[in-house]
Amino acid sequence: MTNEAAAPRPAKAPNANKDKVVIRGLNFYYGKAHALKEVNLSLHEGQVTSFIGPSGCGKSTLLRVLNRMYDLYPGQRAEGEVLLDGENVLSKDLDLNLLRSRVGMVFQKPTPFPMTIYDNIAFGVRLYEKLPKSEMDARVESSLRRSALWNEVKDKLHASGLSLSGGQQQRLCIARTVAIAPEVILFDEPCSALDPISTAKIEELIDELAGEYTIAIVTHNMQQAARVSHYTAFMYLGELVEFNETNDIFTAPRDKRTQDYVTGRFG
Ligand SMILES: Nc1ncnc2c1ncn2[C@@H]1O[C@H](COP(=O)(O)OP(=O)(O)OP(=O)(O)O)[C@@H](O)[C@H]1O
Repeated sequence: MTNEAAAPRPAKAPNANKDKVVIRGLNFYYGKAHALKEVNLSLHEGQVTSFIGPSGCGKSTLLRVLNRMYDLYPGQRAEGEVLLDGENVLSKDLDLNLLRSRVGMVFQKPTPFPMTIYDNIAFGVRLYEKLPKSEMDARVESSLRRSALWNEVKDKLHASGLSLSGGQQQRLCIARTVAIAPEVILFDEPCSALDPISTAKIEELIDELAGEYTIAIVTHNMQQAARVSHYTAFMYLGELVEFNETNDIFTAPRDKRTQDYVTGRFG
C-alpha cells in the first residue's frame, strides 16, 4: 500500500448539514492510561468522516465511545460530552439498547452469527420490533438489497451466514446493521480482512449509505479515506491533531504532523 492519497473527492455540500454528533472535551482512560485527550469534533449529518493516524493513536477507542461499547469493560471510562442530536450518550441514565439501535457498528473482521443468512438479519430486528412474517421478510430483503448482497443470496437465505465469503459476510454484517435503521453507522477498519474486489464493494456501499446515514470510519488506508470520506480527522497520541474536509487534509494540511503522515513520512 502506498501512502499517497488518491485524488480526493470534494466534500458534498460542506457545512450545509447539521451536526449529528458533537464531541466536546472528550477524555478516555483504560485504567490509568489516558488514551483520548480533550477531543473536540463534530460528525456532520449524512456525511462520511474518516479517522486516520498511526497505530495506537486512539481511533478505535474514539469509535467505541460513540456507542458506549467500552461500558462492557470494567476500568474503562470516558469523561466529557458526546451529544447525539443534543443528548449526551455518556450520561448514566441513557438507555443503552436504544443507543445501540441508533448507533450501529461494523467491525474489522466479519462477525456473522452462527445462524442462517435470514436470521442474521431478523435476530437484531426482533430485539427492537415485533414484525409479522411478511414484514420481516420485506425487512430482510430490503436490508440485503441496501447492502448489495441480495442478488447473491436470495436463493439461499436459509444457508448459514458462515458459508459466505469474507466479503459477503462483511456485507451481511452491514445488512444486519442497516436492518435496525440506525442513524449513525461506525465502521472500524471494515476492509482490512478483505480482498481488493470486496473492498471496492464495501467502499461503494459506504458511498451509497452516506446521505441517509451519518458515517464514521476508522481506516489505515489513506487512499480509502480519500475515496470514501467527506471529512477526515487525523489523530496522534490520543489527540485530535487536525479535522477538516478530506480534500484539505490531503492537499493542504495545516499541521506538520498531518502533512508527514499523509505523505508517508511516518506511521
Ligand atoms: N483494552 C485496552 N486496555 C489498555 N489499553 C488499551 C486497550 N485498548 C487500547 N489500549 C491503548 O489505547 C491506545 C489507543 O488504542 P486504539 O486501539 O484506540 O488505537 P488505534 O488508533 O485504533 O490503533 P490501531 O490503528 O492499531 O487499531 C493505545 O495506546 C492502546 O495501547
